[in-house]
Amino acid sequence: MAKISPLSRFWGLLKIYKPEIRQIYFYGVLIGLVNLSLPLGIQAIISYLQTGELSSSWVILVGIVLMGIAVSGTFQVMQLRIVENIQQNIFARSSMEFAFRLPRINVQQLDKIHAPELVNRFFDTLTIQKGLPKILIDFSLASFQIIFGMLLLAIYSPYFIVLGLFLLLVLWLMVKFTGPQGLKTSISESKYKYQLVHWLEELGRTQRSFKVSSKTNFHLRKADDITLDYLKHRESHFKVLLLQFKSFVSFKVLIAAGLLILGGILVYQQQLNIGQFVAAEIVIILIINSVEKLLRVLDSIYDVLTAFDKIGFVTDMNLDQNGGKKTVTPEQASTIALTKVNFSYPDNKGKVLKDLTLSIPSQSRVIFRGKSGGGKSTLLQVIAGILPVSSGDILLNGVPYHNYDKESFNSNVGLVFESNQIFEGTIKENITLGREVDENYFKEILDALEISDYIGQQADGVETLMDSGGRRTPRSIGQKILIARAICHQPGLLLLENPLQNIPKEETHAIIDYLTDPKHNWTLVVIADDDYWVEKSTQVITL
Ligand SMILES: Nc1ncnc2c1ncn2[C@@H]1O[C@H](COP(=O)(O)OP(=O)(O)OP(=O)(O)O)[C@@H](O)[C@H]1O
Repeated sequence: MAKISPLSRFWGLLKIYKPEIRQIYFYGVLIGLVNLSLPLGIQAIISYLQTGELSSSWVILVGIVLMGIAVSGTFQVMQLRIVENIQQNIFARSSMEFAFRLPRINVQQLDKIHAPELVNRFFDTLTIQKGLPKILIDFSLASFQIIFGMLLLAIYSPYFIVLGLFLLLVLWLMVKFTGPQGLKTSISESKYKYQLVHWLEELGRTQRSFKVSSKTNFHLRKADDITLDYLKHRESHFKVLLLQFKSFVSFKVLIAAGLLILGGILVYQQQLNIGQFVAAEIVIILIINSVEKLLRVLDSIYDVLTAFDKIGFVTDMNLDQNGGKKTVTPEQASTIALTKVNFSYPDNKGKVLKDLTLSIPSQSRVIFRGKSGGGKSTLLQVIAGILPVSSGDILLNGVPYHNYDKESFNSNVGLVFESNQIFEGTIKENITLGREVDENYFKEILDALEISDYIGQQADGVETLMDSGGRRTPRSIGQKILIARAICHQPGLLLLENPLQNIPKEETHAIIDYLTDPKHNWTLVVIADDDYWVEKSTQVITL
């Protein structure tokens, strides 16, 4: 897929907020116009003062100037409200987008990426939030101010038009030639920022290991290396900013010199009176300030474009394809058939599954055994529909996997992986994942897995909070909660990877008896080495 440029992403976002942005610009134009009342009013006031009279017209003029300032302020408040709405909306949109996408990202895309690290990119939403008012308000305000200022000056003398156009050309050329480089350096700077955060997170995760071996300073050296890379790239970015700043300073001098000299000549030649000259000076100061504002906004533009690039990395990841329309009847026992299935990991040349043909009848109890690295876990993930086969056929109840509606297919599967899948939430949330579970059945599985007593001892029962990874929960309880999660919706296909590893031996028989009980409709596939599993199984497949 072609990479989308950060600028296109930015335009894409602006499109969503077209009506709001139109309003912001409308107010921007009004503010630009109203702001001209200041120099024009002052010009008129000076003219009145020069006549030596303190007439009521003078009072009216002063009133108009003050009103101009107040009205322009009111418009700015309106702009702020609109931008705030956009900012809030961007945050909500981004949080939903991340929450929607994360579980659906194709696992092969995540093969070499630590998914929690990916989530760090969410913080770039805040960069976009913060940068947006600057870009939408300050940038537009400054641009309108420059344009209107130039137009007003043009009324005083057509020479100002030529000067104005020339200066705009210089400004445009400067941005055109330094802009892309600024974006490039900003993106590489941020790459190392994320690398550093990732390393610090890894340090946090494995804190105890580093605590006992902190003498090697390995953790510091690694952080130092990344920091040095970051600083190197930040320096390159700063150099671009500096170049732009220097060019802008020259530009400012150029504007000031051009406008002042031209103004002076025009007064000298009596084409401008002194009131007009003062007004022109005020407009010139406004223009110079606006140019300064544009310069400051440029840095925010880089930040925002870089943020789009970072977030785009997540939002561009392929999601699971929602294959077909066929649905799986809930609680339907599943028959699985594999014919000449091959599977290899993207950067692993050898085939993990080679021409594998096997059949798993409905309601059977199948055990996968075999040497380490034999492909048991891979096969389980293929059967779960998580890993797509490279070639061959895989059927559920006689229908190819890809013909199923993904959501319906997934809702029929119960899974336990070896990796720790406990998240921060209550025991109940960890078991049900928000699914409606029949109360009697829920109680039955807690009893069968022998976790009722543990839950009963907790102050908040099933509402007791578990921490991330279930750190403070006994490991056997954590594992039982994961088994409860896999069976609480009575799946038709139950896939378990070494589900009883942390459970005391004396408790495992009762759990195996329960899981293999013919009263359950599910087809059970287990990776296990325990002889009792084999005893209770209907089929053993060695890989
Ligand atoms: N994400 C991956 N990318 C590349 N190769 C992988 C990946 N996951 C597993 N492998 C490789 O595929 C082969 C099969 O691994 P798999 O985990 O399926 O075996 P296993 O029988 O479950 O092993 P174990 O009993 O040790 O868990 C191994 O050689 C492993 O190194």
